[in-house]
Amino acid sequence: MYPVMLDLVGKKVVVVGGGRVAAHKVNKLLGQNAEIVVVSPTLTETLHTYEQNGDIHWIQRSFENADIDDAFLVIAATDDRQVNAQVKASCQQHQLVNVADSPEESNFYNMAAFERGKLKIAISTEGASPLLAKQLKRDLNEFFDDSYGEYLSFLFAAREKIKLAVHDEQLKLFLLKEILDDRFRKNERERELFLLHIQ
Ligand SMILES: C[C@@]1(CC(=O)O)C2=NC(=C\c3[nH]c(c(CCC(=O)O)c3CC(=O)O)Cc3[nH]c(c(CC(=O)O)c3CCC(=O)O)/C=C3\N/C(=C\2)[C@@H](CCC(=O)O)[C@]3(C)CC(=O)O)/[C@H]1CCC(=O)O
Ligand SMILES: NC(=O)c1ccc[n+]([C@@H]2O[C@H](COP(=O)([O-])OP(=O)(O)OC[C@H]3O[C@@H](n4cnc5c(N)ncnc54)[C@H](O)[C@@H]3O)[C@@H](O)[C@H]2O)c1
Repeated sequence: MYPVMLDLVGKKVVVVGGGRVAAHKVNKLLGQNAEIVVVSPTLTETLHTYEQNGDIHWIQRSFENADIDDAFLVIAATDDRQVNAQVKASCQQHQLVNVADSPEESNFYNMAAFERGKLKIAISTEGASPLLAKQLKRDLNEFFDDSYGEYLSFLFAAREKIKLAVHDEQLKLFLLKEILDDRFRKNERERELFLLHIQ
């Protein structure tokens, strides 16, 4: 499978089902500025809170085929195999669909992911072992301490400056490699000095 990052801003995302798994998937979608619609006769307490906060729109009934019209991304997460299969069947080929109880019917999988600012680490075992993905996420979460958040902001700012100010291709590449030195991650003063010197 082919890993990508998706921009969901303003996109309609439909989650069918309002149970534990749906709540987990919705939780990970919050903050993407997508238009999240949950279709389900019932909601967990957490999903109710999201609904009260205006983070999701709740359609309080069983799934109907037209619910996924205009959806960019669809997640079928009911506890009913037939309903999940119906959700998949009602999707068009260009729609992204994840069926929680059927990797075979899904055209994308969710990844175990965490971030430090602009650094996003996402792990997939392609369904072989979601628990291993979870364990690796925890291990890497410890390895990448909080310093990476600010470091990534620095790398972004420095790269933008280098792209604007340095026209010699060799020097540009040298500087882009140089800022990967650990001293820039560990030392704010080094970062400030570097940014001051690139004009
Ligand atoms: C990344 C994560 C994202 C998320 O959902 O957020 C995710 N599953 C997570 C956890 C988790 N899932 C399950 C357990 C119970 C233990 C177990 O069964 O092993 C746990 C552990 C827990 O909950 O602690 C059960 C399960 N999962 C799938 C099936 C269906 C099947 O295998 O047939 C069943 C059986 C359902 C049943 O028994 O009926 C299928 C998928 N789950 C995936 C992703 C995709 C492949 C990911 C990969 O392999 O890398 C894929 C293919 C599709 C998808 O759902 O996208 C999250 C990672 C942890 C994290 O990030 O903390
Ligand atoms: N992919 C994953 O990561 C993963 C992990 C664990 C379990 N699962 C699978 O996910 C599924 C859901 O599990 P759960 O624990 O959330 O179940 P659950 O019982 O907590 O929730 C099921 C939800 O589906 C809703 N629902 C039932 N029929 C519906 C219909 N016709 N239309 C709309 N909504 C309907 C119910 O109202 C309820 O809100 C199960 O098939 C389970 O095997 C997937």
